[in-house]
Amino acid sequence: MVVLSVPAEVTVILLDIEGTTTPIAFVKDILFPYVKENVEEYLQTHWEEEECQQDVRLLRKQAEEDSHLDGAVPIPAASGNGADDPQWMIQAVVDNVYWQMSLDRKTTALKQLQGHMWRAAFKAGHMKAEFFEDVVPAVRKWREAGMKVYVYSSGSVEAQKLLFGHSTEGDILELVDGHFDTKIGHKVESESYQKIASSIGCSTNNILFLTDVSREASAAEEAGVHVAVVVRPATQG
Ligand SMILES: CSCCC(=O)C(=O)COP(=O)(O)O
Ligand SMILES: [Mg+2]
Repeated sequence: MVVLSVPAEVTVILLDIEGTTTPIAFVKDILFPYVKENVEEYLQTHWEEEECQQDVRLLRKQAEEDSHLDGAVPIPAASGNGADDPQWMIQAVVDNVYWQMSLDRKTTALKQLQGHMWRAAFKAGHMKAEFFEDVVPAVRKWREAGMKVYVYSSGSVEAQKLLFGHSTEGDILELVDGHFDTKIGHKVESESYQKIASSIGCSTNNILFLTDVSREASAAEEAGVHVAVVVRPATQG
């Protein structure tokens, strides 16, 4: 067990999820395969719904931005070239999602669709999020010491709330003061941490960010945030 020393000026703990609060294996072996196995059926079932169409629009916009990338999979505009055929469009979206997931991309568009897909599985009780056993005790201690606890993950805010609300530790959502995702900026960009600080209403040096990814730690540090790089046992990955 490692004792984390928290600098005196820190009033906010900012937590990454995958590899920090939650085993990478849960994300890679349960959450992501669920999306790959169910994305086509999900699109077939929900295609006519506004939320699904919003997800498709965001994925299409992302696909346009990605068009210069090697192997990028386009999503045609909703008219012309046979694209009005839903089956043709659904296949393009499925192929795009598979391509993005093969690269473990953290785009807002992909994360939004994934979150919407996980919602049904969590709410039906088919999935429970795993948390490392030290997470809940540590969060409780920080809160008892008067600190605020926020989450910053590439997973959408909606998905984060699903994980904390449906976990092996029960519903632990009330332990979190707020959530940030890539809508505020990417985790490897230092401005994201400045924006988080101003959204919380504190200085960057009042925040301690815990993450397993050194590029994220460097970006946070560049913004003046305190960082702790979390190392989890390889078996819990
Ligand atoms: C609600 S987190 C689901 C996992 C996920 O989609 C992800 O990309 C994890 O990213 P993190 O920034 O938590 O490492
Ligand atoms: Mg992580």
